[in-house]
Amino acid sequence: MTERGPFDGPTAIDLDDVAVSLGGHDVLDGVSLTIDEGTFVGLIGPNGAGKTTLLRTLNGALSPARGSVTIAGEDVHALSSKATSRVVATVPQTTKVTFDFPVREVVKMGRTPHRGRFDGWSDADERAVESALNRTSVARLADRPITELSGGERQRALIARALAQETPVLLLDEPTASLDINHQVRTLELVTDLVGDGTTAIAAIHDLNLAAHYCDVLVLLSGGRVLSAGDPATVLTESNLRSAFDAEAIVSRHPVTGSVYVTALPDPTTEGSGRVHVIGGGGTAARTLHLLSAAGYGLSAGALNEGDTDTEVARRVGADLVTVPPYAPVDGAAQDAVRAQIEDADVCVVADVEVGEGNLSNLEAALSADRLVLVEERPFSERNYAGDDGAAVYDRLRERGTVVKPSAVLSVVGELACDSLGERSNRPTDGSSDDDESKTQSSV
Ligand SMILES: Nc1ncnc2c1ncn2[C@@H]1O[C@H](COP(=O)(O)OP(=O)(O)OP(=O)(O)O)[C@@H](O)[C@H]1O
Repeated sequence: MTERGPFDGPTAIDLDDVAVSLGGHDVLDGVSLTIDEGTFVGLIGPNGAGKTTLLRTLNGALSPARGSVTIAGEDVHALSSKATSRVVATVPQTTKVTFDFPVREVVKMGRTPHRGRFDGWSDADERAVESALNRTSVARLADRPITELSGGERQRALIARALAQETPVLLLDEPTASLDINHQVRTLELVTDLVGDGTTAIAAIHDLNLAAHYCDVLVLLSGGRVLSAGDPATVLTESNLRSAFDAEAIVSRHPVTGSVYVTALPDPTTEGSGRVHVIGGGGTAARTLHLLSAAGYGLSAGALNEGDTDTEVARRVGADLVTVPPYAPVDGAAQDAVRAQIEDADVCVVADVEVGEGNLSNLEAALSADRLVLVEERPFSERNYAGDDGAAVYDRLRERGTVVKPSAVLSVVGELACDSLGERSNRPTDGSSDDDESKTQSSV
């Protein structure tokens, strides 16, 4: 799906310059989209952007003040509601129900558009209902009144009703909102399967990372207009997120799934001045680099491998960088350069890194430099060490520096900067002294 985009395959849905007004307000304006058959579209955007309104316009519940909506070649707003229900099924945002029918009866309602007034219950109806109950894992709840189910179970029952409708187009308004993580994934996998079979699915999804992982294309709505439409990498850019959500975020790739991955950043609470050197790798320093940069600190980073996520982030925030080729260890020259950068900084932050061969010389440089060192550690984080040397260097670093939670690093840098900038040291250089200063290790 794209805004009048060049997609192959038959068009399932066409919106042409759609405008919708509610209560005298223009809620959607100038929405033009072409959605191909068998596409999983994620509707994203801030609260009030118009996602629900767009879904309700697509299923014919709302009529546009201007423009048209065509599904499978038919103008939705010219069809009877029964005819529309044979083409579009909707899973609503609110799962509140006022009737206390058993789940199976609710799911059976999905067959109504396919049945004439005097038609009996057919084998096809039965198969559709059983399949929908099974695919949404609500078969075991089939005889319970829907009002007695939890919010998540009820949501799955309503998804089952929509599946039983067997329509070529499926609209879902926040389908994962009340679901636990297991059922979130199962529901989106199910939608993906349906899409694989040719269904066109459009889902309003608040979780940008779930949307990026599962949807073929995303449509970003902001203020009732399409701000961006296309594949997740095109739509989920830092600048689009800033425009639509007024939020600072890092956009990277998830290390395991490879999907576009958004990390929202809090507003910087400190006004930084001074310089910070950051040791990271594998994306462990991305958040800290962004936060420190947004707070106004001068940054250096490294040594990092070219191609590493942290290298990209460090470049983006304008940090001075020492890099080595991909997968190469940090050689003597790079270690000297890192040492010089640390000496040039007021504080050195060691991200929650693996203490592997690649990072050992960076940590040694931090250990030997005459600078404040903050060691980021998540509570209960487990670390792999490159042999006994790695463990020993890391232990000395923890002892020599200050251990902080990653979430606290910005405020601690701020405090240290206020207290200590200019003093340029809280530690002896060899980390071996046992005077009071050497016991500054603390947890924040
Ligand atoms: N019946 C109505 N009368 C007047 N304004 C309405 C009506 N329904 C919705 N709106 C307004 O339309 C805008 C879009 O609402 P909509 O529910 O489509 O947004 P949304 O993107 O789905 O939001 P959310 O993420 O919070 O669910 C909002 O500003 C909302 O207040």
